[in-house]
Amino acid sequence: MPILGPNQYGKAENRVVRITRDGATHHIKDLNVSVSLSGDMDEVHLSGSNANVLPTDTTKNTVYAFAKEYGIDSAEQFGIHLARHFVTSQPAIHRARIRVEQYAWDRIEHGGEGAHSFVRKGQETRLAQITYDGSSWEIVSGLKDLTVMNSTDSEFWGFVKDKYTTLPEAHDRILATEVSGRWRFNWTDDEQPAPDWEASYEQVKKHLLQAFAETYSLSLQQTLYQMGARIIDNREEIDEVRFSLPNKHHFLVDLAPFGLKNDTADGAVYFAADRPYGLIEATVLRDGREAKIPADLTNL
Ligand SMILES: O=c1[nH]c(=O)c2[nH]c(=O)[nH]c2[nH]1
Repeated sequence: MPILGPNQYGKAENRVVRITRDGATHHIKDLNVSVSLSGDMDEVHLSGSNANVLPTDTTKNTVYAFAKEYGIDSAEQFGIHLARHFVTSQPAIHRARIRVEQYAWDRIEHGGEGAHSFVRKGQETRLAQITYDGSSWEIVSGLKDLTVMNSTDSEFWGFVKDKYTTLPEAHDRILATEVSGRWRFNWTDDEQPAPDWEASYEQVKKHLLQAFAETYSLSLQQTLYQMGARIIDNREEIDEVRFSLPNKHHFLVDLAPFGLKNDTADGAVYFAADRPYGLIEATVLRDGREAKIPADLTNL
């Protein structure tokens, strides 16, 4: 009979976000936690007996419950706590390996109220497309992978409800997106002075971030329009802005089965879902100008 070699199991990539509130100043801990356990697991492989198997689903629940109950001081401390728990509470588990990725966030500087707006470190990829037909230029600049989050000041309610609607109305939710945007310059003619491309890029990015941070959002669509409008209003060199904004959903984890209350108050724990995601896309134009940026940004 072939021999079973080294083996391990667990739930990988548990995306856990914890928001603590210090008055109007919020703090984020954003982790990707992978649990891998090993021990007396011959039977489950050889005969299919699950008698020694703590479900991977339970390991996931433990990650979220520990985040709620004990908080997240550091990736190391959180991982130590989890690993110790699995090894000491389960006789069949002799080794636990916890891997943690931690995503860092900077605050978005803006003039509005509160401190609950963040931009993920690592930041964006800048884009440019230049087209010239021998007489006329079309310059479209942009960015992708600029991840931002508001940990409050976002609601979504009053929407259509049909027999398939289950989404509860939200009066305080996380709003997070990975901004993909393109903007078209009205400079087309070599005879005219060209914009300062570097300064323009920095200013567009600043305006879209500040609009994201300062908009009290009733929908991501409303936030998108505000971001575009802020650019059109402040940057005369730009006539058109298009955004493609995935709604990076964060769901409050149901911790009631473990006797833990988890609401949006201080210390809320969220499951950061990666898919499916809402995808909100629109163009914002200077009055009287035409939309030229393709609807599908990947074709740009
Ligand atoms: O901001 C949002 N816009 C939507 O159109 C939508 N639809 C949905 O399920 N959640 C949200 N959120």
